[in-house]
Order: sequence, then structure tokens, then C-alpha cells
Amino acid sequence: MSKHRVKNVGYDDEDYDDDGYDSPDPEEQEFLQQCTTAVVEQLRAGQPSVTASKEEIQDALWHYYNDVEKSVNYLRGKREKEMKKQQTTATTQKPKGQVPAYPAIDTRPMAHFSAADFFRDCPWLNVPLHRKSEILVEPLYPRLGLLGGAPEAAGKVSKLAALAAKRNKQKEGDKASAGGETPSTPQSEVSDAPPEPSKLSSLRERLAATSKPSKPSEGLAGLRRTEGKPATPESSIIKTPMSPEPDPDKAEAPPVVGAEDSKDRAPSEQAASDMRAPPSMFASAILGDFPGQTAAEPSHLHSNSVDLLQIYGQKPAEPYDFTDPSPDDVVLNAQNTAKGFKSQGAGPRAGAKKAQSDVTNGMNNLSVEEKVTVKSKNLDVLAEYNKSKRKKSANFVVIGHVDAGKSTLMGRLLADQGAIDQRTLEKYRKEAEKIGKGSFALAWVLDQGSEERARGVTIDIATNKFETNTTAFTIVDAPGHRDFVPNMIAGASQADFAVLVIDSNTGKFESGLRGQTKEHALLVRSMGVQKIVVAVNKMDTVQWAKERFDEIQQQISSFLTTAGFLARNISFVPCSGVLGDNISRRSEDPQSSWYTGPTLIEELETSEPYTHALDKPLRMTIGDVFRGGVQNPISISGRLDAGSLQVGDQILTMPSGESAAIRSIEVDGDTSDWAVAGQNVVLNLANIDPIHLRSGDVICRASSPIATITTFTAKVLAFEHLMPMLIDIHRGRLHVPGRISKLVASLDKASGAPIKKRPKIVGPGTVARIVVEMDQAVPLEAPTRIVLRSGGSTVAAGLLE
Ligand SMILES: Nc1nc2c(ncn2[C@@H]2O[C@H](COP(=O)(O)OP(=O)(O)OP(=O)(O)O)[C@@H](O)[C@H]2O)c(=O)[nH]1
Repeated sequence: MSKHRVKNVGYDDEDYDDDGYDSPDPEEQEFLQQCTTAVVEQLRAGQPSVTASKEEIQDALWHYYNDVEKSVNYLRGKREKEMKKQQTTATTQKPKGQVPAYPAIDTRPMAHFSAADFFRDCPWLNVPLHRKSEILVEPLYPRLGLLGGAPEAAGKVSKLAALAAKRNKQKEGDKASAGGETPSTPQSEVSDAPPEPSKLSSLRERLAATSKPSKPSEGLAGLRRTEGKPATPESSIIKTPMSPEPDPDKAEAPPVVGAEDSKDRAPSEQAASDMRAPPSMFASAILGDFPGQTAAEPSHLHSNSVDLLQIYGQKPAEPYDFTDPSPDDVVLNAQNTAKGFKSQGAGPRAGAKKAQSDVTNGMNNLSVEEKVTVKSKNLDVLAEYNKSKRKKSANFVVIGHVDAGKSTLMGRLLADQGAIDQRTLEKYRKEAEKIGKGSFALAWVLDQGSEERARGVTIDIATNKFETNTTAFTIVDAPGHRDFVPNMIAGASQADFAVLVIDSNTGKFESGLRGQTKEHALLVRSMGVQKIVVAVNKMDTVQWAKERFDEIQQQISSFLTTAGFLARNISFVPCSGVLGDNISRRSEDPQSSWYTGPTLIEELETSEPYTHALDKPLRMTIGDVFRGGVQNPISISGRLDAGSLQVGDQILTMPSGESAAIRSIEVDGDTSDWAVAGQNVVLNLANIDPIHLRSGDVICRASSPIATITTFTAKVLAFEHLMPMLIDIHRGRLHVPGRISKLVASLDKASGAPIKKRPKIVGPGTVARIVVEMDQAVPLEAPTRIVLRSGGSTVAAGLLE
């Protein structure tokens, strides 16, 4: 070790001389020698018994920058501590054998300490008696008894420990009287008394007797033999559950105890050991003779677990054969009895019997739920659909800024169309008035949730149906609040067209434009909606002013055409949801006489029948999952995006990959044997656990499953600046976190041709091709409309390519 103290050495190539770096300077060497002599002299002058080696002194000098006084103080303190420790060890250990004196401090250079040498004669903590005081340290605290109670050696014994000890004693007594064996030492005596020298020496003798290397195949059997002496409680065979019971017919067979070779063992014993695999090297080394042990090595170098336990004053745990209640059961029963509960398994073998019957019953009960067989009528669904005289159907989503009057307007529509009876309406009115929200009575037709009613805000989409003479409509009422845009996206994904509700009230229209009016319109367009009906609502608040209507119409239509709606697919209706004017009937207010166009319902009816991909592979996004019905325990709802299905069909749910049988189908609330794309259905399922069904999952067939992907390329319209960033990907009810990993190109809006490749950033209003990565695999396939959101706002929407 160098005695240089090196500080902040700059390891320049030129300065750094590897050879000479560690060689001490002769002058420094001389100075060090002088200091060493000074320290030795001072140590001798103060206390002649305190000495130290040259190495120790020079180490101290190095630490204290050659300060002789500090080094002397340090060495004296160190010596004192060592002496104290030595004295304490001597008094607490009370060694019975000869304990070598603490080696005198040698002034010669100290040889390097080797742990291997120090512990050479005591591997695996099998410490020879004369080394015990050096190596074994008494535990600081007495070992705890049963369940943490005080050990008996500590004097005071807990009630539970006493009970356990009493039971053990009784058991030992019973064994002795039954078998005529030498009664074993009571557990308490064995476990708490320190190891006796006689036991240890007997242990050494026993191990010496078994020091002959055993064959690997004997390894585990070897664990079971002890020494070549008559059986004593300590040396009795360790019973394992695998051990066969001794055969009374072969009582004359050589005793297993002490047998050194397999041929000396009882045949049943031999057979059992032959069936066992040889122990691993580790097991052999830890628990007994190991294959590599040589005859030259003393056997006490290789201990086994029993000996280790004995060294530490513990009785080796008796193997528990499960015929009696376990020690824990005994204690628990005692506790229960004390509390007045009925004792469990008190009788012999009762615990084992109970456990066995529990397991048997459990196994019997553990049957997989019987598969339900659902018969299929094997219908030609498309032929059935063409034959059916059903009205054309249309889904529309109601969108607009918060409080524009969407729910009220739809409530009015449902009431006027007879989809809701007057009594229910009256009930809603009274209840709404009770909590001071009388003006929301009509909105309550759609806002069914208690939180929605209390707050007067739509939170989730609500679906309702009504029929006119020509069409069966499904209303999807979407929330207007920006916090619930993901729910609005889910609603929009089910729509054929949209009704945009505008609050014409002064100031409200303008704030709506800055709010969700534009965002919603853009979203529905991005999701493929082509037709939009604009309900200019609350016209009663502006006295049916034509100018206001014209102003709104002009601003909104210019925005909608920019967003991609064709002028012929945009229509405007001035109305009042609260009063019902121009909803299902014409307004009778003279101030509205300037409007001669269609009512809202007439406008809705002009919608063309929508074509759906009936002959494509089955696809349905799960909107909701219901469970609990007696007849139909698991049901899912949603709109069939493509294909058809019928009762008895086997379907596949993705991404879980689980299959299910269709038990029954409801189309628009009526039971049906089949359903086709475009219809809103409730599917009652069998043979599937609901944990495999989540809203946003996709139903398909095993013959044409939808792929689950983690990355995709999409053509999107940017609503905000886009760059590689974290986003949420929305598709109907499905939304997963992910990131834009690459901007491939910005595109020409009309032709879709690339304008700029690999842009660093894409501005709002730009169409771009991007690569998106998702955090989890989801069922998505092209062409699918997706929406990308970030930080609570919509940043882009488009088509998965
Ligand atoms: N004066 C007047 N008030 C209306 C009209 N339509 C709705 N309101 C009121 O506007 C408020 C909001 O109506 P809602 O139907 O809850 O509005 P909403 O757009 O559904 O609200 P969210 O779904 O939460 O976005 C209620 O107090 C209605 O009474 C209308 O035509 N005239």
C-alpha cells in the first residue's frame, strides 16, 4: 500500500508514469521511519502493554498525515476497544474447553488475514468446541416461543406456550408407553437448553461413522440414516410423508437405523429410496454427505441440518404426518375456546379428515360451467333482411356546445313523437322543479343519470328511439362539455348524420363557436358523417329575429363547408326546444312567420337510407357490457358496423380472443333471430366470462378475425400543431394512449399528394400522413376513422390507412 496521499492527480499522458507512480520517495521513507519510531516510543512510554505492529502504526500515520500524537491516540483507543470486547466475550460465552488467549499484539508486519483459513475447521457453522467462544455469538434476545410468546427458559411462560408444552409432554408420554421406547427429552428441555458437549461429541462420532462417501443414488436415503448406534430419540429416522410405513410382516428385516449400505435396508425402504432422485450438489452439501467428499477430509467438515439445529439449541422439527391437529390449530382452537367459539378439528385426525373432505368437496365444486348449446336456425340472413318489411333506419348524433339545448330539444322530439308518455314527462317536471331545475324537465328524458340531473349536464351518450311513418330513428345524445368529448366521439362513431344544435341567444352563439360547436362539427366530419342538420335553437330568446338567424346561418355554413361538408348536405331550422316550435309542428308565433321551410322532423326524414356493408366480415364495436339478468346473464350492446349474425352463431371477441355463443338478439328493443350491419343490437351471450368483454372491444368471427395492432399509418387533418408527441387514440368507445412517432409527409388536401416529406411540425388545417404507435395491441383495421387527442383537446382526426 502506498503511503502517498494523492490529491486531484491530473492524469495527463505525459505526467502519468505507471511504473514510478507507486514508489515512495526515499526522503519520505526516512521521515516515515522516524515517525514510526516516535509512535512506538510514545506507546511504550504511556502504557507498556499497548503495542502495535509496524504496519498498523504506519497505517495510522498515513491516515493522520504523519501526526505522531494523533496516531498514538488512535492506536491506544483501538487497543482499549479490543480489550473490552475480549473481556465481554470471555464473560458471556463461559467456554468449557480451553480457549486460546487473545493473540498478543505483534510488532512484526502482520500476515494478510484469510477468512478461508480462519474458518477452515468449522465449515457450515459446525464449530469445534475450542473455537466456539471465538465464533459463536449469543443472540442478543432470547428466542421467541410459539406465536411470539416468551420462551420457557426465560422464566415466565405464556398460557399458549404452556398449553403447547403440556400437549407435547403428553404426546411423548403416550408414545413411550405405546412403543416401549425410551421417552424422548421433552421439547422444552431440548429446545431451550444450550448444546451439551456430550451431544456435540456424540454428533462428531456419528458423523465420523458416516464419513464414508455415499453413492449419489443413496443421497436422499442417506439423509434418513443417522449413526451406527441403537436408535435414540435424536437419531431416530426422520419420517417423511414419502416414507412407507414399516411392514409388520418384515419386522425381522435389518433395522434401517444405522444401515450403511442400501443392501442393509428393509426391502420397502430400498424400493422407496430407489424411486427417489439423487439430491443436487447443493442439497447434498447443505444436508449431508456430498459426492465430492474425500475420505481424507474429516466428516465434521460436512454437517447436516439436524446438527446445525442442535448446535443452536433447537430440537429438529419433527416431521408432521397430518394425523393430528397442527400446532397452529391447537393454539387457534385454544384461542377460540377461550372466546367461546366451537373448537375445530379437536379430535385426532379431525384436522386431516376435514382438510381432506374440504379438498374433495372443493374439487367436486370446481367444475367448469357447463357449455350452453344454442341451436341455430341456419337462416340466410341477407335473404331474410331483404324479405323484411322494416322501415328505413337512421342513427343521428346530437352535437353542440354545452347548454345549447340538445337534450331539451331531443326530449321534446321524443315527447312529440309519442316515444315518451305524458305521465312520465309530468313526473320529470315535478322532480326537476323539486331540485330547482324545472327548465331541465325535457332534458331529463335523455339525461337519466343522477349526476347528470343534479348538475344539469349530459355526461355520457344516451340512446333513444322514435319512429315516424317512414323511418326508425335512433338518437344518440352526446355531451357538450369539453371534458366529455371522448364520450361524444363514441356517440359520433355510431351516427349516419348529425344534428348540430346552436344557442342563438346573444353572446351564446359566439362563445359556442369558440367552444365545442366547431370542435364537434369537425369531429363528426372527420368520422365520416356527411349530412348535418343545424338546429338554430332558443329562437324564443331572440324574438325569432330573422337577422340573427341569417347571421348564424352565414357563419356556420361557411365554417362547415371549410370543414368538408357539401353545401347540399347542410340545412338550417330555426326552432325552440322548450316551446316545441318548429320541432314536430310549425311555430305559431307571428314573429316567426318569415320561416316557411321544413320543421326539424321533416328535415330529418329527408335523410337518404344509408347503405351498410352487409356482405363484409362481421364487425361490431362493443358499446356497453351488461350482466346480471337471470335468463341472459351477459349481454353486450352496440351497432353492427359490418356483416350479419344470427342466434346460435359463434363469435370471437378481440383483443381477448375468447369465443362465445349468441343466445338471443334484440334489434331496436325487439327480439329477433338475426341482425345486419347498421342495426343497433343487444346480443345476449353464452359460454364466455364477462371479464373478456370490455366496451371498445370488437366482435368478429374466428374465420375472419380482426387483427390487433400496435402501430399504424393514418391520414389525418390536424386541428392543432402536430409533431412527435404523446396522444390518446380514440375509435368509438375504444381509447388507448400512444404517440405520434413520425410525420411522414404533409399532403395536398384535394389530391392527397405529398407536399413536403418528413416535416418537423404540421400546422392546424393541414392534412398529413403520420405514424402512430400505441402502448397496447388493439383491434384496428383499415379503413377506420380515428381521433387523436392530447392534453384534453382534439389535435387531429382521420383515416387509418
Ligand atoms: N329559452 C330557452 N331555453 C332553452 C331552450 N332549449 C333549452 N333551453 C334551456 O337551456 C338549458 C340547457 O339545456 P340542455 O338541454 O340541458 O342543454 P344541453 O345542450 O343538452 O346541455 P349539455 O348536454 O350538458 O351540453 C336548460 O335550462 C334548458 O331549459 C329553448 O329553446 N329556449
